[in-house]
Amino acid sequence: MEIIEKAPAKINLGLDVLYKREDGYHELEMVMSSVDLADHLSFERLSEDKIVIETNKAFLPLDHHNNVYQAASIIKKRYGISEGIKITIKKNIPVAAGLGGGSTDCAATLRGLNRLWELNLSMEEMIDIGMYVGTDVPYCLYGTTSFITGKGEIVKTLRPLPPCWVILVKPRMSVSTRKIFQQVDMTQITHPDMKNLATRILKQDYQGMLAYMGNSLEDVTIAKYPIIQQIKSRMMKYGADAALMSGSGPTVFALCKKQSRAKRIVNGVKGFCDEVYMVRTLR
Ligand SMILES: C[C@@](CO)(OP(=O)(O)O)[C@H](O)COP(=O)(O)OP(=O)(O)OC[C@H]1O[C@@H](n2ccc(N)nc2=O)[C@H](O)[C@@H]1O
Ligand SMILES: Nc1ncnc2c1ncn2[C@@H]1O[C@H](COP(=O)(O)OP(=O)(O)O)[C@@H](O)[C@H]1O
Repeated sequence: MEIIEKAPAKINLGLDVLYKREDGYHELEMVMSSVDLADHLSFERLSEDKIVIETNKAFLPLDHHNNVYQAASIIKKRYGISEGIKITIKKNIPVAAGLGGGSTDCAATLRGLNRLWELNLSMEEMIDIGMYVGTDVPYCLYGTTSFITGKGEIVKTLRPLPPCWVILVKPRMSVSTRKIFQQVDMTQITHPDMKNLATRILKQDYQGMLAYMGNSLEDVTIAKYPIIQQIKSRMMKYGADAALMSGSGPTVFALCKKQSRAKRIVNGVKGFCDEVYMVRTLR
Protein backbone atom coordinates (compact mmCIF):
# COMPACT_ATOMS: atom_id res chain seq x y z
CA MET A 1 0.00 0.00 0.00
CA GLU A 2 1.23 3.49 -0.87
CA ILE A 3 0.24 6.57 1.13
CA ILE A 4 0.31 10.07 -0.38
CA GLU A 5 0.56 13.37 1.50
CA LYS A 6 0.51 16.92 0.13
CA ALA A 7 2.91 19.40 1.79
CA PRO A 8 1.93 23.05 1.08
CA ALA A 9 4.30 26.02 1.30
CA LYS A 10 3.73 28.67 3.98
CA ILE A 11 4.01 32.44 3.85
CA ASN A 12 4.57 34.77 6.82
CA LEU A 13 1.99 37.56 6.68
CA GLY A 14 3.70 38.80 9.79
CA LEU A 15 6.82 38.05 11.81
CA ASP A 16 7.95 39.91 14.93
CA VAL A 17 11.17 39.02 16.77
CA LEU A 18 10.48 39.85 20.43
CA TYR A 19 13.82 38.99 22.08
CA LYS A 20 16.73 36.55 22.09
CA ARG A 21 16.11 33.69 24.52
CA GLU A 22 18.60 32.04 26.84
CA ASP A 23 18.54 28.87 24.68
CA GLY A 24 19.87 30.95 21.74
CA TYR A 25 16.58 30.90 19.82
CA HIS A 26 14.38 33.97 19.34
CA GLU A 27 10.97 34.48 20.85
CA LEU A 28 8.61 35.16 17.95
CA GLU A 29 5.08 36.29 17.16
CA MET A 30 4.02 35.28 13.66
CA VAL A 31 0.99 35.00 11.45
CA MET A 32 1.33 32.28 8.85
CA SER A 33 -0.85 30.89 6.12
CA SER A 34 -0.49 28.14 3.53
CA VAL A 35 -0.67 28.54 -0.23
CA ASP A 36 -1.51 26.33 -3.16
CA LEU A 37 2.08 25.40 -4.03
CA ALA A 38 3.01 22.03 -2.59
CA ASP A 39 5.48 19.16 -2.49
CA HIS A 40 4.02 15.66 -2.87
CA LEU A 41 5.28 12.85 -0.68
CA SER A 42 4.59 9.13 -1.04
CA PHE A 43 5.31 6.44 1.55
CA GLU A 44 5.92 2.74 0.86
CA ARG A 45 6.81 -0.03 3.32
CA LEU A 46 10.17 -1.84 2.91
CA SER A 47 10.82 -5.25 4.44
CA GLU A 48 14.46 -4.35 5.15
CA ASP A 49 14.95 -2.06 8.19
CA LYS A 50 16.18 1.12 6.45
CA ILE A 51 15.01 4.61 5.44
CA VAL A 52 15.29 5.37 1.72
CA ILE A 53 14.62 8.88 0.41
CA GLU A 54 14.15 9.60 -3.29
CA THR A 55 13.54 13.02 -4.80
CA ASN A 56 13.41 14.87 -8.12
CA LYS A 57 15.88 17.53 -6.89
CA ALA A 58 19.43 16.18 -7.11
CA PHE A 59 20.88 18.76 -4.68
CA LEU A 60 18.68 17.73 -1.73
CA PRO A 61 20.33 15.55 0.94
CA LEU A 62 19.02 11.96 1.14
CA ASP A 63 20.46 11.13 4.57
CA HIS A 64 19.95 12.46 8.11
CA HIS A 65 20.38 16.01 6.77
CA ASN A 66 16.97 15.68 5.14
CA ASN A 67 14.09 16.73 7.42
CA VAL A 68 12.01 13.84 6.11
CA TYR A 69 14.70 11.31 7.02
CA GLN A 70 14.97 12.86 10.51
CA ALA A 71 11.21 12.62 11.12
CA ALA A 72 11.09 8.97 9.97
CA SER A 73 14.14 8.08 12.05
CA ILE A 74 12.70 9.60 15.26
CA ILE A 75 9.34 7.84 14.74
CA LYS A 76 11.01 4.46 14.09
CA LYS A 77 13.14 4.74 17.24
CA ARG A 78 10.44 6.16 19.50
CA TYR A 79 7.76 3.60 18.55
CA GLY A 80 10.04 0.61 17.91
CA ILE A 81 9.16 0.18 14.22
CA SER A 82 11.45 -2.43 12.69
CA GLU A 83 10.22 -2.37 9.11
CA GLY A 84 11.78 0.03 6.62
CA ILE A 85 10.29 2.90 4.63
CA LYS A 86 10.79 4.43 1.21
CA ILE A 87 9.73 8.09 0.98
CA THR A 88 9.57 9.81 -2.38
CA ILE A 89 9.54 13.63 -2.36
CA LYS A 90 8.32 15.43 -5.46
CA LYS A 91 9.77 18.83 -4.65
CA ASN A 92 7.91 21.82 -6.10
CA ILE A 93 8.59 24.39 -3.35
CA PRO A 94 11.82 26.41 -3.82
CA VAL A 95 14.47 25.39 -1.26
CA ALA A 96 15.98 27.71 1.40
CA ALA A 97 13.47 30.30 0.28
CA GLY A 98 11.50 31.28 3.42
CA LEU A 99 8.57 29.10 2.29
CA GLY A 100 9.02 26.36 4.92
CA GLY A 101 9.74 23.56 2.41
CA GLY A 102 11.74 21.34 4.77
CA SER A 103 9.29 21.86 7.65
CA THR A 104 6.19 21.11 5.58
CA ASP A 105 7.83 17.92 4.23
CA CYS A 106 8.59 16.92 7.83
CA ALA A 107 4.98 17.57 8.88
CA ALA A 108 3.70 15.55 5.89
CA THR A 109 6.02 12.69 6.91
CA LEU A 110 4.66 12.69 10.47
CA ARG A 111 1.09 12.60 9.12
CA GLY A 112 1.93 9.95 6.50
CA LEU A 113 3.78 7.58 8.84
CA ASN A 114 1.12 8.04 11.52
CA ARG A 115 -1.41 6.70 8.98
CA LEU A 116 0.78 4.02 7.42
CA TRP A 117 1.91 2.50 10.73
CA GLU A 118 -1.43 3.17 12.48
CA LEU A 119 0.32 4.88 15.39
CA ASN A 120 -2.65 7.00 16.44
CA LEU A 121 -0.33 9.88 17.40
CA SER A 122 -1.94 13.00 18.86
CA MET A 123 -1.18 16.47 17.54
CA GLU A 124 0.88 17.09 20.73
CA GLU A 125 3.06 14.01 20.07
CA MET A 126 3.64 15.03 16.46
CA ILE A 127 4.51 18.60 17.52
CA ASP A 128 6.97 17.20 20.07
CA ILE A 129 8.76 15.18 17.37
CA GLY A 130 8.52 18.01 14.85
CA MET A 131 10.27 20.49 17.14
CA TYR A 132 13.42 18.30 17.01
CA VAL A 133 13.47 18.85 13.25
CA GLY A 134 12.39 22.49 12.74
CA THR A 135 10.52 25.24 14.55
CA ASP A 136 8.07 25.73 11.67
CA VAL A 137 6.88 22.09 11.83
CA PRO A 138 4.11 22.71 14.43
CA TYR A 139 2.51 25.33 12.17
CA CYS A 140 2.84 23.00 9.16
CA LEU A 141 1.07 20.22 11.09
CA TYR A 142 -1.97 22.50 11.45
CA GLY A 143 -1.55 24.11 8.03
CA THR A 144 -4.39 26.57 8.58
CA THR A 145 -3.91 30.35 8.97
CA SER A 146 -2.56 30.75 12.52
CA PHE A 147 -1.04 33.02 15.17
CA ILE A 148 2.23 31.44 16.30
CA THR A 149 4.31 32.23 19.39
CA GLY A 150 7.24 30.83 21.38
CA LYS A 151 10.03 29.48 19.17
CA GLY A 152 7.25 28.35 16.82
CA GLU A 153 5.62 25.62 18.92
CA ILE A 154 2.50 27.48 20.16
CA VAL A 155 -0.08 27.57 17.37
CA LYS A 156 -3.51 29.18 17.61
CA THR A 157 -5.63 28.81 14.50
CA LEU A 158 -7.33 31.95 13.20
CA ARG A 159 -9.67 31.91 10.19
CA PRO A 160 -8.79 31.28 6.54
CA LEU A 161 -7.41 34.38 4.80
CA PRO A 162 -9.87 36.42 2.78
CA PRO A 163 -9.54 34.79 -0.70
CA CYS A 164 -6.92 36.45 -2.89
CA TRP A 165 -4.12 35.75 -5.36
CA VAL A 166 -0.59 35.25 -4.05
CA ILE A 167 2.36 35.91 -6.35
CA LEU A 168 5.60 34.35 -5.09
CA VAL A 169 8.94 35.56 -6.43
CA LYS A 170 12.10 33.72 -5.47
CA PRO A 171 15.35 35.47 -6.43
CA ARG A 172 18.34 33.26 -7.31
CA MET A 173 20.15 33.18 -3.95
CA SER A 174 19.34 30.86 -1.05
CA VAL A 175 19.18 32.25 2.47
CA SER A 176 20.28 30.52 5.68
CA THR A 177 17.69 31.17 8.41
CA ARG A 178 20.34 30.66 11.10
CA LYS A 179 22.63 33.31 9.58
CA ILE A 180 19.81 35.86 9.31
CA PHE A 181 18.85 35.37 12.97
CA GLN A 182 22.54 35.75 13.91
CA GLN A 183 22.56 39.17 12.26
CA VAL A 184 19.49 40.49 14.08
CA ASP A 185 20.31 43.58 16.16
CA MET A 186 17.52 43.80 18.73
CA THR A 187 18.09 47.55 19.16
CA GLN A 188 17.50 48.21 15.45
CA ILE A 189 14.67 46.00 14.26
CA THR A 190 11.08 47.06 13.68
CA HIS A 191 8.16 45.42 15.52
CA PRO A 192 5.06 44.94 13.38
CA ASP A 193 1.83 44.59 15.38
CA MET A 194 0.98 40.90 15.14
CA LYS A 195 -2.01 40.95 17.49
CA ASN A 196 -3.78 43.54 15.36
CA LEU A 197 -2.89 41.57 12.23
CA ALA A 198 -4.51 38.46 13.76
CA THR A 199 -7.59 40.48 14.74
CA ARG A 200 -8.01 41.81 11.18
CA ILE A 201 -7.88 38.26 9.83
CA LEU A 202 -10.44 37.08 12.39
CA LYS A 203 -12.68 39.94 11.20
CA GLN A 204 -11.97 39.04 7.53
CA ASP A 205 -10.97 42.68 7.06
CA TYR A 206 -8.71 42.45 3.97
CA GLN A 207 -7.65 46.14 3.91
CA GLY A 208 -6.96 46.14 7.66
CA MET A 209 -4.91 42.94 7.28
CA LEU A 210 -2.76 44.55 4.57
CA ALA A 211 -2.09 47.56 6.82
CA TYR A 212 -0.71 45.38 9.64
CA MET A 213 1.47 43.01 7.57
CA GLY A 214 5.17 43.29 8.42
CA ASN A 215 8.35 41.30 8.99
CA SER A 216 11.13 42.18 11.50
CA LEU A 217 13.64 40.15 9.47
CA GLU A 218 12.99 41.97 6.21
CA ASP A 219 15.49 44.81 6.76
CA VAL A 220 18.15 42.32 7.90
CA THR A 221 17.87 40.21 4.73
CA ILE A 222 17.45 43.25 2.44
CA ALA A 223 20.71 44.72 3.80
CA LYS A 224 22.47 41.62 2.36
CA TYR A 225 20.31 41.23 -0.74
CA PRO A 226 18.90 44.59 -2.01
CA ILE A 227 17.16 42.79 -4.89
CA ILE A 228 14.40 41.90 -2.39
CA GLN A 229 13.49 45.59 -2.08
CA GLN A 230 13.57 45.94 -5.88
CA ILE A 231 11.15 43.01 -6.25
CA LYS A 232 8.81 44.52 -3.65
CA SER A 233 8.81 47.91 -5.37
CA ARG A 234 8.19 46.32 -8.77
CA MET A 235 5.27 44.29 -7.45
CA MET A 236 3.69 47.39 -5.90
CA LYS A 237 4.24 49.32 -9.14
CA TYR A 238 2.37 46.63 -11.10
CA GLY A 239 -0.65 46.82 -8.77
CA ALA A 240 -0.06 44.56 -5.75
CA ASP A 241 -2.27 45.27 -2.73
CA ALA A 242 0.77 44.52 -0.53
CA ALA A 243 4.21 42.92 -0.95
CA LEU A 244 6.38 41.42 1.80
CA MET A 245 9.33 39.08 2.28
CA SER A 246 8.35 35.67 3.71
CA GLY A 247 10.19 34.33 6.79
CA SER A 248 13.93 34.94 6.63
CA GLY A 249 13.66 35.30 2.85
CA PRO A 250 14.52 35.67 0.10
CA THR A 251 11.06 34.95 -1.41
CA VAL A 252 8.81 37.98 -1.72
CA PHE A 253 5.05 37.52 -2.01
CA ALA A 254 2.42 39.95 -3.22
CA LEU A 255 -1.28 39.78 -2.44
CA CYS A 256 -3.93 40.93 -4.84
CA LYS A 257 -7.70 40.46 -5.17
CA LYS A 258 -8.04 40.79 -8.93
CA GLN A 259 -6.83 38.02 -11.26
CA SER A 260 -6.08 40.50 -14.08
CA ARG A 261 -3.79 42.47 -11.76
CA ALA A 262 -2.14 39.30 -10.48
CA LYS A 263 -1.29 38.41 -14.10
CA ARG A 264 0.09 41.90 -14.66
CA ILE A 265 2.34 41.54 -11.60
CA VAL A 266 3.57 38.15 -12.83
CA ASN A 267 4.44 39.65 -16.22
CA GLY A 268 6.10 42.63 -14.54
CA VAL A 269 8.49 40.49 -12.49
CA LYS A 270 9.21 37.74 -15.07
CA GLY A 271 12.46 38.46 -16.83
CA PHE A 272 13.65 40.11 -13.63
CA CYS A 273 13.43 36.82 -11.68
CA ASP A 274 13.02 33.29 -13.12
CA GLU A 275 11.08 31.68 -10.30
CA VAL A 276 7.59 33.21 -10.23
CA TYR A 277 4.42 31.43 -9.06
CA MET A 278 0.83 32.66 -9.12
CA VAL A 279 -1.18 30.71 -6.54
CA ARG A 280 -4.23 30.98 -4.29
CA THR A 281 -4.52 31.16 -0.53
CA LEU A 282 -5.34 27.70 0.76
CA ARG A 283 -7.09 27.83 4.15
C1 LIG B 1 12.16 32.26 10.09
C2 LIG B 1 11.06 31.25 9.92
C3 LIG B 1 9.69 31.94 10.02
O1 LIG B 1 8.64 31.14 9.61
O2 LIG B 1 11.01 30.59 8.66
P1 LIG B 1 11.98 30.39 7.39
O3 LIG B 1 12.47 31.69 6.88
O4 LIG B 1 13.12 29.52 7.81
O5 LIG B 1 11.11 29.70 6.37
C4 LIG B 1 11.12 30.15 11.02
O6 LIG B 1 11.00 30.70 12.31
C5 LIG B 1 12.33 29.27 10.97
O7 LIG B 1 11.90 27.94 11.06
P2 LIG B 1 12.79 26.69 10.48
O8 LIG B 1 13.12 26.91 9.05
O9 LIG B 1 12.05 25.46 10.85
O10 LIG B 1 14.11 26.92 11.25
P3 LIG B 1 14.91 26.02 12.27
O11 LIG B 1 15.60 24.96 11.51
O12 LIG B 1 14.04 25.64 13.41
O13 LIG B 1 15.95 27.10 12.81
C6 LIG B 1 17.07 27.49 12.07
C7 LIG B 1 17.85 28.45 12.93
O14 LIG B 1 17.15 29.70 13.04
C8 LIG B 1 17.30 30.25 14.32
N1 LIG B 1 15.98 30.42 14.99
C9 LIG B 1 14.91 29.73 14.54
C10 LIG B 1 13.67 29.89 15.15
C11 LIG B 1 13.58 30.78 16.24
N2 LIG B 1 12.43 30.97 16.88
N3 LIG B 1 14.67 31.46 16.67
C12 LIG B 1 15.86 31.30 16.04
O15 LIG B 1 16.85 31.95 16.44
C13 LIG B 1 18.20 29.31 15.11
O16 LIG B 1 19.53 29.77 14.96
C14 LIG B 1 18.04 27.99 14.37
O17 LIG B 1 19.18 27.17 14.48
N1 LIG C 1 12.87 17.93 2.59
C1 LIG C 1 13.57 19.06 2.48
N2 LIG C 1 13.13 20.05 1.67
C2 LIG C 1 13.82 21.21 1.57
N3 LIG C 1 14.97 21.46 2.21
C3 LIG C 1 15.46 20.52 3.03
C4 LIG C 1 14.78 19.29 3.20
N4 LIG C 1 15.48 18.59 4.10
C5 LIG C 1 16.53 19.31 4.45
N5 LIG C 1 16.56 20.48 3.79
C6 LIG C 1 17.57 21.54 3.96
O1 LIG C 1 16.97 22.57 4.74
C7 LIG C 1 17.52 23.85 4.41
C8 LIG C 1 16.42 24.90 4.44
O2 LIG C 1 15.53 24.64 3.39
P1 LIG C 1 13.96 25.04 3.44
O3 LIG C 1 13.26 24.30 4.51
O4 LIG C 1 13.43 24.90 2.05
O5 LIG C 1 14.10 26.59 3.77
P2 LIG C 1 13.26 27.66 4.59
O6 LIG C 1 13.35 27.26 6.03
O7 LIG C 1 13.91 28.97 4.29
O8 LIG C 1 11.89 27.64 4.09
C9 LIG C 1 18.21 23.67 3.05
O9 LIG C 1 19.56 23.90 3.23
C10 LIG C 1 17.96 22.22 2.65
O10 LIG C 1 19.09 21.58 2.12
